[in-house]
Amino acid sequence: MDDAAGLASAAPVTKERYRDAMAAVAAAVNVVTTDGPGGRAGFTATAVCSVTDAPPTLLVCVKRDSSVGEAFRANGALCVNTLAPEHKRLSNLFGGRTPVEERFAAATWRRGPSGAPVLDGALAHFDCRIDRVVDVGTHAVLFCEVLDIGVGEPCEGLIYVGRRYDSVLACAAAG
Ligand SMILES: NC(=O)c1ccc[n+]([C@@H]2O[C@H](COP(=O)([O-])OP(=O)(O)OC[C@H]3O[C@@H](n4cnc5c(N)ncnc54)[C@H](O)[C@@H]3O)[C@@H](O)[C@H]2O)c1
Ligand SMILES: Cc1cc2c(cc1C)N(C[C@H](O)[C@H](O)[C@H](O)COP(=O)(O)O)c1[nH]c(=O)[nH]c(=O)c1N2
Repeated sequence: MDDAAGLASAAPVTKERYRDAMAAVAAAVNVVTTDGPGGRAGFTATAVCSVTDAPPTLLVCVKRDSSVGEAFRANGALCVNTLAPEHKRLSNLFGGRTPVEERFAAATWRRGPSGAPVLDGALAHFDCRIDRVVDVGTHAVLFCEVLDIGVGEPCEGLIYVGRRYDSVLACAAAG
């Protein structure tokens, strides 16, 4: 039966149905890092998206009640490290309840211009200044101006789809 607006009535969009549908959407896997006065922190994120290329801007969504959120706000800087298939274990470490030192001990890092850790061997990295934070429901959306970019050697990217990891060809054009 159609409602007054002419739209077919549908089952309510519950959190569970929303998550089930989102589970069907493939996403690149990133470890997002920060360092500075608020301390070193990092977490695994699939909620990362390019916003505009002028000025180069991306967004990252972070759960507001996560242990890491405050460090990002305090430091005002972050690096999005896009993972290759060999980083599956790293993704699980940064996505679980692992202490921060144990997360970082599992890989080699250097410091980007923003001060945030840059992952050796990442498919690509985007070093950023956090320009704006917008709270939406359970998450904070961090709008980030990209200060520095690196494109790595790996030609395959790590993706997360159907609640599991997979890999995809991802030879990025160096610029
Ligand atoms: N955006 C996010 O915060 C996000 C994204 C992916 C996974 N995760 C977390 O990783 C764990 C494993 O995830 P899963 O994919 O195996 O199973 P799941 O059923 O928890 O999630 C299915 C999909 O729903 C989306 N999603 C999950 N939690 C969300 C949240 N709090 N806010 C917005 N979107 C969300 C993601 O696209 C995810 O891949 C869960 O604890 C999940 O909360 C969080
Ligand atoms: C594949 C995958 C993808 C995501 C996540 C997990 C995994 C396994 N997590 C969850 C996030 O990484 C987790 O909560 C961190 O451990 C940070 O929180 P704590 O430090 O544990 O509180 C997550 N969290 C978030 O806020 N935004 C996101 O986009 C994602 N994406």
